[in-house]
Amino acid sequence: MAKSSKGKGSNKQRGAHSSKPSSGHTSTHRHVESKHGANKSGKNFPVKLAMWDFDQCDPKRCSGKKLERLGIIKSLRVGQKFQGIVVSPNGKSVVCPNDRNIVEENGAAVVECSWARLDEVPFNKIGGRNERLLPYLVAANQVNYGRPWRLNCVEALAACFAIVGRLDLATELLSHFSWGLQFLELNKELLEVYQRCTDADSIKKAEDAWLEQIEKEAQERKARNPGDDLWLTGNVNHKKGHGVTQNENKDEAEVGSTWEQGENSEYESDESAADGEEAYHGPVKYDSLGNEITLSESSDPEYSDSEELLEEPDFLGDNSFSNDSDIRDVTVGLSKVAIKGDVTEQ
Ligand SMILES: C[S@@+](CC[C@H](N)C(=O)[O-])C[C@H]1O[C@@H](n2cnc3c(N)ncnc32)[C@H](O)[C@@H]1O
Repeated sequence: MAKSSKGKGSNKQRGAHSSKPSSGHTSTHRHVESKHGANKSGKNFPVKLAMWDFDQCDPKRCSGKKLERLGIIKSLRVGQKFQGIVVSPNGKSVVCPNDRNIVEENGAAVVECSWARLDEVPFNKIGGRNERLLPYLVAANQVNYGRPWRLNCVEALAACFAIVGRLDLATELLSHFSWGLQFLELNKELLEVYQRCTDADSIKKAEDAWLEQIEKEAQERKARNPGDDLWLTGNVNHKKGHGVTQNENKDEAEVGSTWEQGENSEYESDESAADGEEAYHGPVKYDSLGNEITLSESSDPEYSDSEELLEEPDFLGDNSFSNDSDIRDVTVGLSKVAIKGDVTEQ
Protein backbone atom coordinates (compact mmCIF):
# COMPACT_ATOMS: atom_id res chain seq x y z
CA MET A 1 0.00 0.00 0.00
CA ALA A 2 1.43 3.32 -0.98
CA LYS A 3 0.12 5.28 1.90
CA SER A 4 -1.27 4.38 5.25
CA SER A 5 -2.15 6.13 8.39
CA LYS A 6 -2.59 4.31 11.62
CA GLY A 7 -5.86 5.27 13.16
CA LYS A 8 -7.14 4.85 16.64
CA GLY A 9 -8.14 1.33 17.39
CA SER A 10 -6.30 0.22 14.32
CA ASN A 11 -6.18 -3.48 13.49
CA LYS A 12 -3.54 -2.91 10.84
CA GLN A 13 -2.09 -6.18 9.65
CA ARG A 14 1.61 -6.66 10.09
CA GLY A 15 2.01 -9.20 7.35
CA ALA A 16 -0.15 -9.80 4.35
CA HIS A 17 -2.08 -12.61 6.02
CA SER A 18 -1.37 -11.95 9.63
CA SER A 19 -4.30 -12.08 11.96
CA LYS A 20 -2.37 -10.79 14.91
CA PRO A 21 -4.28 -8.05 16.64
CA SER A 22 -2.66 -4.68 16.72
CA SER A 23 -1.54 -3.25 20.01
CA GLY A 24 -2.44 0.18 18.65
CA HIS A 25 -5.60 0.34 20.66
CA THR A 26 -4.03 1.62 23.83
CA SER A 27 -5.86 2.83 26.85
CA THR A 28 -5.22 6.42 25.88
CA HIS A 29 -6.90 5.78 22.55
CA ARG A 30 -9.77 3.69 23.76
CA HIS A 31 -13.14 5.27 23.46
CA VAL A 32 -15.06 5.38 26.68
CA GLU A 33 -18.47 4.19 25.80
CA SER A 34 -21.60 5.07 27.65
CA LYS A 35 -25.21 4.14 27.05
CA HIS A 36 -26.27 4.26 23.40
CA GLY A 37 -22.79 4.62 21.98
CA ALA A 38 -21.88 8.05 23.26
CA ASN A 39 -18.15 8.18 23.62
CA LYS A 40 -15.37 10.23 25.07
CA SER A 41 -15.73 13.04 22.59
CA GLY A 42 -19.19 13.73 23.95
CA LYS A 43 -20.87 13.26 20.60
CA ASN A 44 -23.76 10.92 20.56
CA PHE A 45 -25.67 8.67 18.26
CA PRO A 46 -28.94 7.08 19.27
CA VAL A 47 -27.63 3.52 18.84
CA LYS A 48 -24.24 1.95 19.32
CA LEU A 49 -21.94 2.02 16.27
CA ALA A 50 -18.72 0.03 15.99
CA MET A 51 -16.12 -1.06 13.46
CA TRP A 52 -13.03 -3.19 13.16
CA ASP A 53 -10.60 -0.96 11.32
CA PHE A 54 -7.85 -2.71 9.38
CA ASP A 55 -6.27 0.52 8.16
CA GLN A 56 -6.25 -0.62 4.57
CA CYS A 57 -7.87 2.43 3.06
CA ASP A 58 -6.85 5.99 2.39
CA PRO A 59 -7.82 7.65 5.68
CA LYS A 60 -8.88 10.78 3.87
CA ARG A 61 -11.43 8.89 1.82
CA CYS A 62 -12.47 6.42 4.44
CA SER A 63 -16.01 6.84 5.74
CA GLY A 64 -15.34 4.74 8.84
CA LYS A 65 -12.43 6.95 9.83
CA LYS A 66 -14.58 10.00 9.33
CA LEU A 67 -17.22 8.58 11.67
CA GLU A 68 -14.44 7.94 14.14
CA ARG A 69 -13.21 11.51 13.82
CA LEU A 70 -16.77 12.65 14.44
CA GLY A 71 -16.72 10.57 17.59
CA ILE A 72 -19.80 8.53 16.79
CA ILE A 73 -18.30 5.11 16.14
CA LYS A 74 -16.24 2.92 18.39
CA SER A 75 -13.25 0.96 17.14
CA LEU A 76 -13.06 -2.68 18.12
CA ARG A 77 -9.96 -4.83 18.31
CA VAL A 78 -9.45 -8.16 16.61
CA GLY A 79 -10.65 -10.67 19.17
CA GLN A 80 -13.56 -8.52 20.24
CA LYS A 81 -17.03 -9.60 19.19
CA PHE A 82 -20.07 -7.39 18.77
CA GLN A 83 -23.54 -8.13 20.05
CA GLY A 84 -25.53 -6.07 17.58
CA ILE A 85 -25.92 -6.55 13.84
CA VAL A 86 -22.55 -6.95 12.13
CA VAL A 87 -22.93 -5.89 8.51
CA SER A 88 -20.21 -7.93 6.91
CA PRO A 89 -19.11 -9.72 3.76
CA ASN A 90 -18.90 -12.73 6.07
CA GLY A 91 -22.63 -12.67 6.76
CA LYS A 92 -24.66 -15.72 5.84
CA SER A 93 -28.11 -14.19 5.84
CA VAL A 94 -29.32 -10.72 4.95
CA VAL A 95 -30.40 -7.80 7.10
CA CYS A 96 -34.17 -7.78 7.46
CA PRO A 97 -36.85 -5.80 9.33
CA ASN A 98 -36.99 -8.53 11.99
CA ASP A 99 -33.49 -7.37 13.02
CA ARG A 100 -34.87 -4.10 14.34
CA ASN A 101 -34.78 -5.04 18.01
CA ILE A 102 -31.18 -6.18 17.79
CA VAL A 103 -30.21 -2.92 16.12
CA GLU A 104 -32.06 -0.77 18.61
CA GLU A 105 -30.76 -2.62 21.63
CA ASN A 106 -27.23 -3.50 20.59
CA GLY A 107 -26.39 -1.33 17.59
CA ALA A 108 -24.62 -2.10 14.33
CA ALA A 109 -21.01 -2.65 13.27
CA VAL A 110 -18.99 -2.85 10.06
CA VAL A 111 -15.60 -4.07 8.94
CA GLU A 112 -13.50 -1.16 7.75
CA CYS A 113 -11.13 -2.66 5.20
CA SER A 114 -10.36 -2.53 1.51
CA TRP A 115 -12.58 -4.51 -0.85
CA ALA A 116 -9.39 -5.64 -2.54
CA ARG A 117 -7.99 -7.15 0.66
CA LEU A 118 -10.88 -9.03 2.19
CA ASP A 119 -8.76 -12.18 2.26
CA GLU A 120 -6.50 -10.52 4.85
CA VAL A 121 -9.34 -9.95 7.29
CA PRO A 122 -9.47 -12.55 10.09
CA PHE A 123 -13.23 -12.93 9.96
CA ASN A 124 -13.12 -15.78 12.48
CA LYS A 125 -11.74 -13.38 15.11
CA ILE A 126 -14.21 -10.57 14.60
CA GLY A 127 -17.95 -10.38 14.04
CA GLY A 128 -20.56 -11.83 16.31
CA ARG A 129 -23.74 -13.82 16.50
CA ASN A 130 -25.64 -11.56 14.13
CA GLU A 131 -23.51 -11.21 11.01
CA ARG A 132 -25.46 -10.07 7.98
CA LEU A 133 -25.03 -9.38 4.30
CA LEU A 134 -26.90 -6.52 2.72
CA PRO A 135 -29.27 -7.21 -0.14
CA TYR A 136 -28.85 -5.51 -3.52
CA LEU A 137 -28.37 -1.77 -3.11
CA VAL A 138 -26.31 0.68 -5.10
CA ALA A 139 -23.45 2.77 -3.72
CA ALA A 140 -23.66 6.54 -3.89
CA ASN A 141 -20.24 7.27 -2.43
CA GLN A 142 -17.70 8.98 -4.65
CA VAL A 143 -15.36 6.00 -4.81
CA ASN A 144 -17.77 3.31 -6.02
CA TYR A 145 -20.67 5.43 -7.22
CA GLY A 146 -23.33 3.36 -8.98
CA ARG A 147 -21.78 0.05 -8.07
CA PRO A 148 -24.12 -2.54 -6.61
CA TRP A 149 -23.41 -4.25 -3.28
CA ARG A 150 -20.10 -2.55 -2.58
CA LEU A 151 -21.23 0.06 -0.13
CA ASN A 152 -18.83 1.92 2.04
CA CYS A 153 -19.09 1.71 5.81
CA VAL A 154 -21.44 4.61 6.39
CA GLU A 155 -23.71 3.46 3.57
CA ALA A 156 -23.70 -0.09 4.94
CA LEU A 157 -24.71 1.11 8.40
CA ALA A 158 -27.34 3.42 6.94
CA ALA A 159 -28.70 0.63 4.75
CA CYS A 160 -29.04 -1.58 7.80
CA PHE A 161 -30.93 1.15 9.68
CA ALA A 162 -33.17 1.89 6.72
CA ILE A 163 -34.06 -1.77 6.14
CA VAL A 164 -35.05 -2.31 9.75
CA GLY A 165 -37.30 0.73 9.51
CA ARG A 166 -35.08 3.32 11.18
CA LEU A 167 -34.78 5.76 8.31
CA ASP A 168 -34.29 8.48 10.90
CA LEU A 169 -31.00 6.90 11.97
CA ALA A 170 -29.92 6.33 8.37
CA THR A 171 -30.58 9.97 7.57
CA GLU A 172 -28.80 11.24 10.65
CA LEU A 173 -25.71 9.18 9.92
CA LEU A 174 -25.50 10.01 6.23
CA SER A 175 -26.05 13.70 6.82
CA HIS A 176 -22.43 13.91 7.96
CA PHE A 177 -21.39 13.34 4.32
CA SER A 178 -22.18 15.83 1.60
CA TRP A 179 -23.11 13.02 -0.82
CA GLY A 180 -24.71 10.91 1.91
CA LEU A 181 -28.40 11.55 1.44
CA GLN A 182 -28.03 10.69 -2.22
CA PHE A 183 -27.61 7.09 -1.10
CA LEU A 184 -31.14 7.10 0.28
CA GLU A 185 -32.43 8.87 -2.80
CA LEU A 186 -30.75 6.45 -5.22
CA ASN A 187 -32.12 3.42 -3.38
CA LYS A 188 -35.41 4.91 -2.19
CA GLU A 189 -37.81 2.63 -4.02
CA LEU A 190 -35.89 -0.53 -3.23
CA LEU A 191 -35.42 0.38 0.42
CA GLU A 192 -39.17 0.80 0.69
CA VAL A 193 -39.59 -2.68 -0.78
CA TYR A 194 -37.19 -4.13 1.78
CA GLN A 195 -38.88 -2.26 4.62
CA ARG A 196 -42.13 -4.03 3.78
CA CYS A 197 -40.47 -7.42 4.23
CA THR A 198 -40.18 -9.35 7.47
CA ASP A 199 -37.49 -12.01 7.58
CA ALA A 200 -34.39 -12.78 5.54
CA ASP A 201 -36.30 -15.06 3.16
CA SER A 202 -38.74 -12.35 2.25
CA ILE A 203 -35.87 -9.94 1.64
CA LYS A 204 -34.22 -12.48 -0.66
CA LYS A 205 -37.46 -12.91 -2.59
CA ALA A 206 -37.89 -9.17 -2.94
CA GLU A 207 -34.28 -8.82 -4.07
CA ASP A 208 -34.64 -11.59 -6.66
CA ALA A 209 -37.81 -10.03 -7.99
CA TRP A 210 -36.08 -6.66 -8.26
CA LEU A 211 -33.10 -8.09 -10.08
CA GLU A 212 -35.36 -9.96 -12.49
CA GLN A 213 -37.27 -6.79 -13.15
CA ILE A 214 -34.24 -4.65 -13.90
CA GLU A 215 -32.80 -7.36 -16.10
CA LYS A 216 -36.06 -7.59 -18.00
CA GLU A 217 -36.09 -3.83 -18.48
CA ALA A 218 -32.53 -3.90 -19.74
CA GLN A 219 -33.37 -6.66 -22.22
CA GLU A 220 -36.34 -4.69 -23.44
CA ARG A 221 -34.19 -1.62 -23.94
CA LYS A 222 -31.63 -3.67 -25.83
CA ALA A 223 -34.37 -5.15 -28.00
CA ARG A 224 -35.66 -1.67 -28.77
CA ASN A 225 -32.15 -0.43 -29.53
CA PRO A 226 -30.28 -3.32 -31.13
CA GLY A 227 -27.49 -1.02 -32.29
CA ASP A 228 -24.33 -0.47 -30.36
CA ASP A 229 -25.69 2.04 -27.94
CA LEU A 230 -22.93 2.92 -25.51
CA TRP A 231 -25.40 3.98 -22.87
CA LEU A 232 -27.23 0.68 -22.95
CA THR A 233 -24.56 -1.93 -23.50
CA GLY A 234 -21.37 -0.33 -22.30
CA ASN A 235 -18.28 -0.05 -24.43
CA VAL A 236 -17.91 -3.66 -25.50
CA ASN A 237 -14.43 -3.05 -26.89
CA HIS A 238 -13.20 -2.43 -23.41
CA LYS A 239 -15.15 -5.05 -21.52
CA LYS A 240 -12.85 -6.87 -19.16
CA GLY A 241 -15.36 -9.25 -17.62
CA HIS A 242 -14.98 -8.13 -14.06
CA GLY A 243 -17.32 -6.59 -11.64
CA VAL A 244 -20.95 -7.47 -11.57
CA THR A 245 -23.05 -5.90 -14.25
CA GLN A 246 -26.60 -6.79 -13.47
CA ASN A 247 -27.75 -6.50 -17.03
CA GLU A 248 -25.19 -8.89 -18.38
CA ASN A 249 -25.24 -11.83 -16.11
CA LYS A 250 -27.76 -12.11 -13.40
CA ASP A 251 -26.37 -15.44 -12.26
CA GLU A 252 -23.19 -13.73 -11.23
CA ALA A 253 -25.16 -11.14 -9.40
CA GLU A 254 -25.92 -13.25 -6.39
CA VAL A 255 -25.32 -11.88 -2.94
CA GLY A 256 -22.21 -13.54 -1.62
CA SER A 257 -20.69 -14.22 -4.99
CA THR A 258 -20.17 -10.56 -5.65
CA TRP A 259 -17.11 -10.31 -3.50
CA GLU A 260 -15.22 -12.67 -5.78
CA GLN A 261 -16.79 -11.45 -8.98
CA GLY A 262 -15.81 -7.91 -8.27
CA GLU A 263 -12.13 -8.58 -7.71
CA ASN A 264 -10.33 -7.63 -10.84
CA SER A 265 -6.79 -8.53 -11.62
CA GLU A 266 -5.58 -5.08 -12.51
CA TYR A 267 -6.50 -3.39 -9.30
CA GLU A 268 -5.66 -6.28 -7.10
CA SER A 269 -2.14 -6.25 -8.42
CA ASP A 270 -1.87 -2.54 -7.87
CA GLU A 271 -2.84 -1.82 -4.32
CA SER A 272 -2.28 1.88 -4.57
CA ALA A 273 -4.75 2.09 -7.40
CA ALA A 274 -7.10 -0.21 -5.53
CA ASP A 275 -7.07 2.18 -2.65
CA GLY A 276 -7.70 5.12 -4.90
CA GLU A 277 -4.40 6.77 -4.22
CA GLU A 278 -1.91 6.81 -7.05
CA ALA A 279 -4.46 5.97 -9.71
CA TYR A 280 -5.35 9.62 -9.88
CA HIS A 281 -3.32 11.72 -12.28
CA GLY A 282 -5.20 14.97 -11.98
CA PRO A 283 -8.74 16.17 -12.31
CA VAL A 284 -10.80 14.38 -14.92
CA LYS A 285 -14.31 15.13 -16.06
CA TYR A 286 -16.54 13.42 -18.58
CA ASP A 287 -18.74 14.95 -21.18
CA SER A 288 -22.26 13.77 -21.81
CA LEU A 289 -20.99 10.88 -23.94
CA GLY A 290 -18.55 9.69 -21.36
CA ASN A 291 -15.49 11.09 -23.12
CA GLU A 292 -12.76 12.16 -20.81
CA ILE A 293 -12.02 15.85 -20.56
CA THR A 294 -8.64 16.49 -19.05
CA LEU A 295 -8.41 19.53 -16.85
CA SER A 296 -5.37 21.17 -15.46
CA GLU A 297 -5.27 21.56 -11.71
CA SER A 298 -5.37 25.29 -11.95
CA SER A 299 -8.39 25.27 -14.23
CA ASP A 300 -10.48 23.25 -11.87
CA PRO A 301 -11.52 25.07 -8.74
CA GLU A 302 -12.80 21.79 -7.32
CA TYR A 303 -9.43 20.13 -7.52
CA SER A 304 -7.94 19.74 -4.10
CA ASP A 305 -6.54 17.04 -1.93
CA SER A 306 -8.63 13.99 -1.28
CA GLU A 307 -9.86 15.26 2.08
CA GLU A 308 -11.85 17.76 0.18
CA LEU A 309 -13.06 15.04 -2.15
CA LEU A 310 -14.52 13.34 0.86
CA GLU A 311 -16.25 16.52 1.88
CA GLU A 312 -17.23 17.83 -1.52
CA PRO A 313 -17.30 14.95 -3.95
CA ASP A 314 -17.69 15.54 -7.62
CA PHE A 315 -18.88 12.29 -9.10
CA LEU A 316 -17.93 13.27 -12.61
CA GLY A 317 -14.45 14.38 -11.72
CA ASP A 318 -13.79 11.60 -9.30
CA ASN A 319 -10.37 10.04 -9.34
CA SER A 320 -11.86 6.63 -8.76
CA PHE A 321 -12.12 6.13 -12.48
CA SER A 322 -9.07 4.96 -14.32
CA ASN A 323 -8.25 6.42 -17.67
CA ASP A 324 -8.68 3.32 -19.81
CA SER A 325 -11.70 1.81 -18.19
CA ASP A 326 -14.88 0.84 -19.90
CA ILE A 327 -18.24 2.41 -19.46
CA ARG A 328 -20.46 0.19 -17.39
CA ASP A 329 -24.14 0.64 -17.09
CA VAL A 330 -25.93 0.03 -13.88
CA THR A 331 -29.63 -0.02 -13.65
CA VAL A 332 -30.99 1.59 -10.56
CA GLY A 333 -34.66 0.90 -10.40
CA LEU A 334 -36.11 2.42 -13.48
CA SER A 335 -33.32 4.88 -14.05
CA LYS A 336 -30.01 3.90 -15.54
CA VAL A 337 -26.69 5.41 -14.63
CA ALA A 338 -23.84 5.02 -17.06
CA ILE A 339 -20.59 5.03 -15.22
CA LYS A 340 -16.96 4.28 -15.82
CA GLY A 341 -16.49 0.56 -15.39
CA ASP A 342 -13.33 0.21 -13.36
CA VAL A 343 -13.66 1.63 -9.97
CA THR A 344 -11.31 1.64 -7.09
CA GLU A 345 -11.84 -0.97 -4.46
CA GLN A 346 -11.76 1.07 -1.32
C1 LIG B 1 -14.98 -3.21 2.59
S1 LIG B 1 -15.34 -1.84 3.59
C2 LIG B 1 -14.88 -0.47 2.57
C3 LIG B 1 -14.99 0.77 3.40
C4 LIG B 1 -14.57 2.03 2.70
N1 LIG B 1 -13.16 2.11 2.68
C5 LIG B 1 -15.13 3.25 3.40
O1 LIG B 1 -14.61 4.34 3.17
O2 LIG B 1 -16.08 3.15 4.14
C6 LIG B 1 -17.10 -1.69 3.59
C7 LIG B 1 -17.76 -2.44 4.72
O3 LIG B 1 -19.15 -2.13 4.73
C8 LIG B 1 -19.92 -3.29 4.93
N2 LIG B 1 -20.59 -3.64 3.67
C9 LIG B 1 -20.67 -2.89 2.55
N3 LIG B 1 -21.45 -3.46 1.62
C10 LIG B 1 -21.88 -4.63 2.16
C11 LIG B 1 -22.75 -5.68 1.72
N4 LIG B 1 -23.32 -5.64 0.52
N5 LIG B 1 -22.99 -6.71 2.55
C12 LIG B 1 -22.41 -6.76 3.77
N6 LIG B 1 -21.59 -5.81 4.25
C13 LIG B 1 -21.33 -4.75 3.47
C14 LIG B 1 -18.93 -4.36 5.35
O4 LIG B 1 -18.70 -4.24 6.74
C15 LIG B 1 -17.69 -3.95 4.58
O5 LIG B 1 -16.53 -4.50 5.12
